[in-house]
Amino acid sequence: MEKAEASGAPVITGAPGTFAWSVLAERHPALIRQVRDAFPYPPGQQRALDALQEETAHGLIQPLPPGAADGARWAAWGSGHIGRSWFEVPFLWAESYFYRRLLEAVGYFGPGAWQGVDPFAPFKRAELNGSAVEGELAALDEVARLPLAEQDHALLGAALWGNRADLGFLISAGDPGTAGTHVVADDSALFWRHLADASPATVYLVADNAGRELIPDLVLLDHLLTTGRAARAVLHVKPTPYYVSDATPADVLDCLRRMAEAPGRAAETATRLWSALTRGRLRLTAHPFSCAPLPYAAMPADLRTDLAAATVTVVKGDLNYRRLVGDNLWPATTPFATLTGYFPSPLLALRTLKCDVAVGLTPATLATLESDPTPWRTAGTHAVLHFRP
Ligand SMILES: O=P(O)(O)OC[C@H]1O[C@](O)(CO)[C@@H](O)[C@@H]1O
Repeated sequence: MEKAEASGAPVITGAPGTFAWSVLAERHPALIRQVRDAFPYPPGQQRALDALQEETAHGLIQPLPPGAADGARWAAWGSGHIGRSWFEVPFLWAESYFYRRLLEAVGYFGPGAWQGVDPFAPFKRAELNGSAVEGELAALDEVARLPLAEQDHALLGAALWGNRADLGFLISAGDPGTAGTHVVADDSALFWRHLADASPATVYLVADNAGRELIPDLVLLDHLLTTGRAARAVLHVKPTPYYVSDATPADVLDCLRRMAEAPGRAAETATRLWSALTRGRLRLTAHPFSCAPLPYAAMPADLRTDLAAATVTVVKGDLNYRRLVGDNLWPATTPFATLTGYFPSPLLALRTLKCDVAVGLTPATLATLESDPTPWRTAGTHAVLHFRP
């Protein structure tokens, strides 16, 4: 790890025992089994899932079938990787391509009856209907009674720590629950100052997971809109299911409905967000690049133009963070701003750490973390709020 880190080398899936290896060797097979058990898939889909299971464990990476609408794009992105072992390719590409192949196996892109059926929907639904969400929605009534600065702090914190609840991470790591949490870089004061100076702002939020993460994201956007810090907001989600629980437009609607069914503040928030959507004050969008196996530095011109209109873009989660800074083993003291200078708007990254990539730490913080036996890079117990003006 130390040697690779010094070089800023790309994360590769290879060596047994590394985090990237464990995702491919342990998390992906478990996920295929869970998806297979969650639906009465017909024999064709079952065979395709079994074949993917076998290929990821022992085989060579296969291309998408001829005729896949996005086949040419994935062939170009997979050039040099297709035909190799899953355990000798860049981690970001391998994970992203795995999810694309899983959607192919279950017939998500059709034609046929399973077209558009989200293979992760049962897991997302269970979470949305669970007691954790119920408690978190009820807590909004308490937050509403706090002074504004404390509401700001509580709601930004909820959006940050909501990122722990991604269902892919929970497959392999288990729920970190209320175990000790640590914010290891905190630029939130700079973010609030920037927003105050630029008000009324246009706030973009690039979402990560549905359910327990998306609800606090929606609540934060509502808070910025109702307190007048934001005049408009834009919510970017994924156009298709991805990385298990990543939010799609359907998940946004499910979250709004879940909030609307709850008593008190949660339902009021849902009503306001619904109205903001209908009036265009809140815009929901889903760009195909959100599901590309590429860093944000390679974003297409139309997305760059869109994001350039933001007063600030709030970028959520671990995968988005890897794509922001590049999925490389940078020295952890590399400044966040150095790696994200290309981004077309001011930027706030809210991320709980769930993989080896870490940047933007002070030498003192890094020394403290390295002296602790906790696997701070991957445990989901440590978080960063990085702001780049
Ligand atoms: O939902 P997030 O925060 O993007 O995390 C997605 C998962 O993908 C990874 O980035 C890599 O598997 C994990 O670290 C994380 O569990």
